Amino acid sequence: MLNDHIALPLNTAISAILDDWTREGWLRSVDHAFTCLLNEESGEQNEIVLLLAALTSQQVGQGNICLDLQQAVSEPMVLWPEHWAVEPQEETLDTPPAWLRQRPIDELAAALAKSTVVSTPGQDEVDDSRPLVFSGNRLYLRRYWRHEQEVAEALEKRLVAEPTVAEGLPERLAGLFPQAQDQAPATGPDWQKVASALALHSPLTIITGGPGTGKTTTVVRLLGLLQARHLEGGEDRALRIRLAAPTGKAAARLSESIGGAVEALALDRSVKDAIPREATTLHRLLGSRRNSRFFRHDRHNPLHADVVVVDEASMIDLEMTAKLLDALPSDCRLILLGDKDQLASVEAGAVLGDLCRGAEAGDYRADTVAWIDSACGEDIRDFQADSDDQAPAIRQHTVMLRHSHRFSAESGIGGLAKAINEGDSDRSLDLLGEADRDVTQQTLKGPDDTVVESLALAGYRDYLSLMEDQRPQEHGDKAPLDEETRAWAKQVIHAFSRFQVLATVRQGSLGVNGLNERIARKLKSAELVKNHHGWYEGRPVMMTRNDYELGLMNGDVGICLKTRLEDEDEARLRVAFELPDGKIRLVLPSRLDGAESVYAMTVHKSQGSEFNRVLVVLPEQDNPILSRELLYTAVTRAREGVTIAATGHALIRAAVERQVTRRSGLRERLGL
Ligand SMILES: Nc1ncnc2c1ncn2[C@@H]1O[C@H](COP(=O)(O)OP(=O)(O)OP(=O)(O)O)[C@@H](O)[C@H]1O
Repeated sequence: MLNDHIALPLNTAISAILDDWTREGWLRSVDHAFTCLLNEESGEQNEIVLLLAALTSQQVGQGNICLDLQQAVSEPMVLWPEHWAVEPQEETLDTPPAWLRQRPIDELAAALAKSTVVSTPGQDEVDDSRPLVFSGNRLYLRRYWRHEQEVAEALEKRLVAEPTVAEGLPERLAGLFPQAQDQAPATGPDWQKVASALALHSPLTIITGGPGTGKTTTVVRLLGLLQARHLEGGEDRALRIRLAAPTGKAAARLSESIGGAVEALALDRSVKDAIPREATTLHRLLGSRRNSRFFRHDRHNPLHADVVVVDEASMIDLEMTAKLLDALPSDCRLILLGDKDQLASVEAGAVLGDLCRGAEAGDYRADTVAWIDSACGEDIRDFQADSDDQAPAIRQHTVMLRHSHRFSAESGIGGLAKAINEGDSDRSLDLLGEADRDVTQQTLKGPDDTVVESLALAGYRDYLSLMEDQRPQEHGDKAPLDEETRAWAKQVIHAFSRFQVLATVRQGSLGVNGLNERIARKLKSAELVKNHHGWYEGRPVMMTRNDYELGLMNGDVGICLKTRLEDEDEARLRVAFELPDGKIRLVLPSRLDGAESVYAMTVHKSQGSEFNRVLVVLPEQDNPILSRELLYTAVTRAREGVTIAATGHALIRAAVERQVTRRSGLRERLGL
């Protein structure tokens, strides 16, 4: 048993453990460096405090907001990737879980409570000189504790409701949401209508739902209603509505679907014209500044907006959520849209997932049920909590859309997505095994099975053929008109975006890097492209960083094309990107920093994008990254067809059965 009064010099026992854990890959070097700094700058010598600090930092690297001590001690293996599952043996190195298992939580808590590098809210002030915060058995890096606190406080301020039903509201909602226009279930509430009614009622609304459940359609109708009501109120200016999404791709997709939905609104032209068609990225909305994690807009310089809609909210990490909430004026409505079951952001925190976990149940209070009845006549009593005390306030602002208008829950992509989501591996495999479906499984003989390249070739042949067939003609010895070149480039980009290979890992022949190489070679040998390395016509690339000068964002995809502009004597290779406003930007390859081939992309990178068909390639061996959320996200990128290529059923089964939960204290703070 450790004695926390003994001040151990870091260069001996603790240092040895830190070195071992880092060498074994259990800590990142940044976690190691942070811990050493803690010792050097603050003089902290206690083994428990230092090693817990290292593990907390490591947990942030895993996407968690904090180290949950209770869980760390009682079920340490849950907190770390499975490759740490080495049972400690006498005289062998302690794994972090083994180290934790030997220490009762009281001992850990006592050491933290005494430490001068740890603040304990409730006991002392959280001050900026202490890098760690210990709260409710959770250990945080101070920055993340603050973000969590800011998010919880800002959300709580928004958990209020406007008390009255405006005159004529039921009729208006009925007008905007006529009886189901397609095969929507005749029974059960019209959740789209419920979502709009709730949103009209409060400054914060969260609308979650799987692909094609009508989130965008709902929000457009809601915006129409808000704007119409506002303009009729005799205001001298329209509501300032801003639309945003976490990535450029997601923003472009939102812009695309909003345009059509606004036109379809049964409202006056003046109202439609007062609804924006273009979405921007969250970074642009908040005004990102080069080399700074601060934004131009914050509480001191809030956004000029009355309504902010953020799509693909599952991709927003905790820090970004804090910044967004900080920049909103207090009277601005916030509407978050997203699919709670998708992968969380790469950065720490899964705010939408945290807020919406369990949202299926509804958990509405009696007054919410009554409000919905009076505002739109929908009966949500089946989703009422047993008592108001058990109904968290945030649930009164949350609606889950349940019916996919894109695909039915019984078949194909919809059925597979549902089975994966429910962790039902047998059903997932059954669906993949059935003939005549839009979802199929391809069993690979091994990691180098060439069927992968053949499937990719079949998917990519179209855009490469179109690139050749539709190439703009030169006019005599004159170049084609620039607008012809750009129109062609746009066609090629759109054709490319119909199919995508998705990989779950980067390394290995079934990882992104290996697949890019293999597919490029295959296309070259099929003479669809002229080269398979360097820059060549037909090469699709993805930006891996933001380039503000070029207006290109991390994740933007472009295609390398041979183009001759009007004032040029000969053709040059340029990479064509479609910007969010639909314009084509042509960029010389030498201007692009950090662009990678994108025949295959990671599932993480594909979030916010959709393709007609996807080929999902699983790695050769099971890997902790393979999870239900990952597979669900991959499968729901497809509109028409999915093939999952794997070396066996076991991998698919393992992925469906593994669930990822990010640790944070947000749910507890919000009474969830
Ligand atoms: N109530 C409805 N009745 C009939 N069709 C609908 C209804 N709501 C939405 N749709 C249609 O369903 C499709 C998907 O809707 P929408 O784009 O709003 O869903 P979404 O949840 O935003 O989808 P995703 O986020 O997956 O793109 C659209 O074609 C839309 O017109």
